Amino acid sequence: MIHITTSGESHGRAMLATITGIPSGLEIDLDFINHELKLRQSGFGRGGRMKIETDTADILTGVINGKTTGSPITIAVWNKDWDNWKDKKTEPILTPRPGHADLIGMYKYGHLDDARKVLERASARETAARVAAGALVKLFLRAFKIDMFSHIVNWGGITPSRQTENLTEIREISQNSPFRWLGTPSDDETLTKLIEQAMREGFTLGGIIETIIYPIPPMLGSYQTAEQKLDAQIAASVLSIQAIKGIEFGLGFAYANRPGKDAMDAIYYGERGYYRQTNYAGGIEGGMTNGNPVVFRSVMKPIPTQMSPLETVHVQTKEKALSVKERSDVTAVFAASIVIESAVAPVIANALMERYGSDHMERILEAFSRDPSLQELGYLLPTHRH
Ligand SMILES: Cc1cc2nc3c(=O)[nH]c(=O)nc-3n(C[C@H](O)[C@H](O)[C@H](O)COP(=O)(O)O)c2cc1C
Ligand SMILES: C=C(O[C@@H]1CC(C(=O)O)=C[C@@H](OP(=O)(O)O)[C@H]1O)C(=O)O
Repeated sequence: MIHITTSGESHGRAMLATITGIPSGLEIDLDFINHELKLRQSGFGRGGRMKIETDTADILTGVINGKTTGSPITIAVWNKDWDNWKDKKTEPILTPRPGHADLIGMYKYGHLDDARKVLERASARETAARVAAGALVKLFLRAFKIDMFSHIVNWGGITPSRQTENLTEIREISQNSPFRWLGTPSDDETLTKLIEQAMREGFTLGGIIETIIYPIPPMLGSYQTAEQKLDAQIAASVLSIQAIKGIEFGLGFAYANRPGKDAMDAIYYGERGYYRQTNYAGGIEGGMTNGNPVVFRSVMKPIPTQMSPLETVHVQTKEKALSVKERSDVTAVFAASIVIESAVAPVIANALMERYGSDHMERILEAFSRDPSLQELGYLLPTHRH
């Protein structure tokens, strides 16, 4: 079972990820991992820090001659900003930011002298390590032709005016659109103006990201126990990301507006096995993938640090105060879309290994290619898929 632990402080030496449970024999494509790290730094609206860092993965353990050995893997993403911070005398932060971990973190860990000790770890800089690890797990998924891509369906309240059900098009915009959305040039301009206004006036923006996992084999996850339910596991991984506040699968909250007859995916059988004509369920029924694309949407709240500060309290004097102004992103919805994929990748990989084994790539691939139910359930085996 893959397990990822990250460590590191935002302005410390490095963000680290330790990954256990990756099978042996997985070929490491470092360019792919570094490309994912670059994407995580992208998107209009990021703050000054992104101009300092050029995140790359330094794989310290667990990989020999470009392949995993089955041993724990450690990846370091070195913080360039460390050079600027290591001898820096910083002012203590005593006016906690609403929406960040500052206030409760100060009390919980006894850091009433300075919220900096809280924010150093609460910071979403942590997601650099998570994305490095998640990209490595995506390489595992790629060996089974499982693909994952995201696009933004609401950014700061603006929804792109184009719509499509075409997965090839969505996959393509997720790779090439500078806003990772289906927006027209006019939508791009409206959003650019909004983000520029936010930068000028000191407010921040959130958004909604739709993630699609397809192709994905059926029968991943289980209805047997709460822990095995795949939708629950995906939700937990997504909600563990800084500033992500909600997730919905398939029709999601729109289920409430429909009678059951218009909310289930009727079952058919044809030459290629079972199939559906709709995907209201978002590809998961009874905690298991049903072979349809897994589709879920995650909402990101606006970034809590505001350049037009919010009302707060000075923790020592208990006087009214304004929240601290820290260098910060104005919006990071694009970056969050990459983080979401990284957080979910291990969930899918673990469900796959639960069914097909977990020690060695060749054996897992062999067990996978011999699974007779896959075809009957309408899933095309990787060699026949194109
Ligand atoms: C990619 C990414 C970048 C973020 N950048 C910032 C930032 O620059 N400033 C900030 O205050 N919060 C930022 N956040 C959000 C905070 O880290 C988060 O709101 C905070 O840790 C409190 O956690 P919560 O919102 O999950 O309750 C970012 C989140 C993500 C996913
Ligand atoms: C450093 C990253 O994000 C950071 C997330 C973050 C926060 O509070 O979450 C605060 C900012 O940190 P800094 O004070 O160094 O500018 C962001 O830049 C990153 O994504 O790599």
